[in-house]
Amino acid sequence: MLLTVDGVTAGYGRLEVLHDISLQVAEGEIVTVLGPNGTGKTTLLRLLSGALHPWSGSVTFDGTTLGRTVSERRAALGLCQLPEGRGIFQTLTVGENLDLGTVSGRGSAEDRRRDKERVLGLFPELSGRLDAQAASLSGGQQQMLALGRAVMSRPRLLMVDELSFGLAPRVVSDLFQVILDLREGGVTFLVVEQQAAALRISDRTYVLRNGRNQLERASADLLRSEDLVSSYLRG
Ligand SMILES: Nc1ncnc2c1ncn2[C@@H]1O[C@H](COP(=O)(O)OP(=O)(O)OP(=O)(O)O)[C@@H](O)[C@H]1O
Repeated sequence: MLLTVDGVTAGYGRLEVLHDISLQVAEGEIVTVLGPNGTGKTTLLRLLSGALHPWSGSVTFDGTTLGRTVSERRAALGLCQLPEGRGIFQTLTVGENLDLGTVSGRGSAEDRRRDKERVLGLFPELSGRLDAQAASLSGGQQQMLALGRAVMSRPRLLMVDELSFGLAPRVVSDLFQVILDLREGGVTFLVVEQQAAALRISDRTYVLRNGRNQLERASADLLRSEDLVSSYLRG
């Protein structure tokens, strides 16, 4: 397994938000974590990226138990997160934002040049706007830039929080296609969503409810039982 979360309990102050959560992600998989508002999905990602630490249980990435490993070290190991709220620098250009993705990145200068070419190939809409200010991009283009920048840091497992939030269905489909292309290129994904759209591209899905594991299924099976999914997502 590339990522194993084993019986993790965690929260803020005295508030326990995640109760005995377990999940696994194999190399090359796209795994979705679905759950209604406030169920602890973002808290789980904070825990995986190192912003929060487990009270009990363990997180293992590629054989390394992470414990209190800081975010920068996790990113260097290849466990990366697309920042909440897209996290791009509005006043910098598209090209500058992409270059920043390599700051914590791995590989040689030549690798990074090739990564940038590959990212621009994935996002033709960005390649024509390298000198444009990030603030001038549409919401969908900003999400593409955030994804492109994350790819520049050569993730092995990329965690994505609410990729589809506030975007038109066509834009979401384009972004999902890029995720599928990146998976072909060897990136593993953990996609956290409040909506069932991500089931279309993922292999397996964990449903969380009130900070607990509720269900784990092949995404294709869940897609066939829409009633079940919508009953869980109502909260
Ligand atoms: N920094 C914080 N301090 C205290 N409590 C928090 C903090 N962040 C989140 N919580 C609480 O933890 C619980 C889970 O929140 P979390 O944001 O992880 O849920 P979520 O499933 O990601 O929901 P959403 O989809 O709305 O982001 C909520 O009850 C929330 O109020």
